[in-house]
Amino acid sequence: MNESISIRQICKRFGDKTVLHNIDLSMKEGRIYGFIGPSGAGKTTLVKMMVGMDKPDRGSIHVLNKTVPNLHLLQEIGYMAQSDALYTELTGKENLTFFASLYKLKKAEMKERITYAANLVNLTEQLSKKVSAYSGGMKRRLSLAIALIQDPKVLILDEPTVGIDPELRFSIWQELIRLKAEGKTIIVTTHVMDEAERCDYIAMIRNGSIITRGTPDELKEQYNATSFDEVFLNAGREKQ
Ligand SMILES: Nc1ncnc2c1ncn2[C@@H]1O[C@H](COP(=O)(O)OP(=O)(O)OP(=O)(O)O)[C@@H](O)[C@H]1O
Repeated sequence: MNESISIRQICKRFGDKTVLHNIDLSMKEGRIYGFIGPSGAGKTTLVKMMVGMDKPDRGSIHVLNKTVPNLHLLQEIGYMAQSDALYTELTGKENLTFFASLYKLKKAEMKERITYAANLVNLTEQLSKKVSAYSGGMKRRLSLAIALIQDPKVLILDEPTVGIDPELRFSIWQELIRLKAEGKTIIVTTHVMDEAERCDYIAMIRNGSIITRGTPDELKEQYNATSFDEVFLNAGREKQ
């Protein structure tokens, strides 16, 4: 499997606070990577750098063999931020059409992608409603549909299932697993431990450092834990 993302010695400070400290990580296509860690650990800062929205003070990031930031990479990276960046005075469909029009998609392909993405997040029936009338969960689902709209090779999803009911969360995970089988690289930040277990590889981040990493089974063994909640608690305790 090819390496699709390479993070080398990333450091970042905000004022006098070190938010990321010497992060090294290599990710391959066809896998789901989970970044887990307590609030404020640095997960969002790290994924923003992978998208090119923030700059490290030191170190480098390569995505699909290109140095980040790179305008061409926008076509290849689907990013779902933690806060929804939607046009609330437009309908769901108008939002999807707008974001789809930013990418190199032919008209028929664009229509197909909008149908696929809306269906995936169960919003097909609500597409003609203005986003201002959407619930919080519906907005999250629309943001996820937008992240997928251009059929990107790399998907970076910052807490994608917050506010999404268990049934839909399950079907979204089914789809993420199908997408990884197509060769996509998927990165998910999460606080939900059963989601962490569905990832192929976990990086546990605390106070800006990766405190441990491995497959869910490796981590359970390493921390002598039966559940992932236990791994999380034991790994945290060890580092205090
Ligand atoms: N633009 C900024 N200016 C100053 N400090 C910032 C900025 N962005 C993030 N931080 C700080 O960096 C640290 C890491 O934040 P980050 O959002 O990356 O954490 P996180 O792990 O994603 O947390 P959560 O799970 O709550 O989303 C926090 O202490 C936060 O306050």
